[in-house]
Amino acid sequence: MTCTVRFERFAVALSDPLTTASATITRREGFLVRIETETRCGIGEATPLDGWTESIEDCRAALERIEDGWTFETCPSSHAVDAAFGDVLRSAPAARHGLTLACLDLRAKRARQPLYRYLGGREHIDSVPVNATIGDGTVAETVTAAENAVDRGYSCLKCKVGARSVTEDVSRLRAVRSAVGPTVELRGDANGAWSRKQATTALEAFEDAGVSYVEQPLASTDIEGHAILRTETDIGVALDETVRTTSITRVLAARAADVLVIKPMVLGGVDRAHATARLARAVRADVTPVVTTTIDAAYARAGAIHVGAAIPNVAACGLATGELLDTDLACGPSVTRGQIAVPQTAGVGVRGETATGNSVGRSKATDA
Ligand SMILES: O=C(O)CCC(=O)c1ccccc1C(=O)O
Ligand SMILES: [Mg+2]
Repeated sequence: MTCTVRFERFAVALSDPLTTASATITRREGFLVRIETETRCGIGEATPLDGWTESIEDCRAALERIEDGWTFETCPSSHAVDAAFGDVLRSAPAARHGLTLACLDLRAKRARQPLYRYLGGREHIDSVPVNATIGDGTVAETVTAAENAVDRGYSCLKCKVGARSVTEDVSRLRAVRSAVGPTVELRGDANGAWSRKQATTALEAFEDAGVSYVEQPLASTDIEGHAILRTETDIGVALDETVRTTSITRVLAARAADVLVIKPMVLGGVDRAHATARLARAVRADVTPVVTTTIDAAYARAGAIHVGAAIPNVAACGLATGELLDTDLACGPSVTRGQIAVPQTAGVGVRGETATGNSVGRSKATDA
């Protein structure tokens, strides 16, 4: 038996920059990871994001070390990958994500199951509910984006906040609420921008705009602050950045979150993302897992959709990020009436060609 691993660099562009309180994202670069046996090919995607994962250079270095040290004769399990390359992958979550997604794609194909079933999803799931992702902007820009999303069928909107003053953010969300009516779910994401005092002011004012929860109002390390904030208003607190650096058990024990944001690319793989969501549900039934991407290309988005599909009755997830891209590696699952389709073919279920027209992984492409 032979089994090989290869990777190729890619870049995709956003159609409009996505501005948050912590960054503006204009393009995404990463690596497609391809694992091949005599009979099958598995594809994964490693798309690092500054501030969230290792750098693109460190991701490449990790993947190169794995390519050099690869001695598997059959496609390894994620456990075997960790046993062989744990030291390389510990500080390279995006590389681990790409590599283990390729392994899982291949293994799920071999088992003739869509990935979410292979991960342990018990029942057939056609689609997962999703939120539209709305970046920072003026009141008028935010309202236009919100109205467009509702026109396209979304019933849950997540607006980036924290990039301008609390007063302006309050005006933005109030204006969105009056534009979209009472039934649309509104979420905010401050990406850690606020002080405790600003967060209290913001959440109190968001109450009459009917905001359901705010992601990461405070700095990622301020677990106690989030726990206090939860008791001050009826608005939920979601932790995202905190989940990157703090063990889930600690977050749960501190009662610091109503919602946990699960990003497979940041947690180091769909297997870990799924395990994290399951653990959260098992320990605290009242904590809601929400799966999101880091604005990834089609393979990692599909991987994240499978994680969402493997969680029973999952809440609306931040998986509708394909529409933020101008170019992509393949045609990803589509969104209809606020639901994203779950691929049902064996494996990750993305078929197609790279944006450059090369058959995915056919050759080790030169750098973008
Ligand atoms: O959750 C979503 O709607 C999309 C994902 C998203 O907002 C995001 C994308 C890249 C980096 C960080 C974040 C975030 O949730 O903070
Ligand atoms: Mg967030």
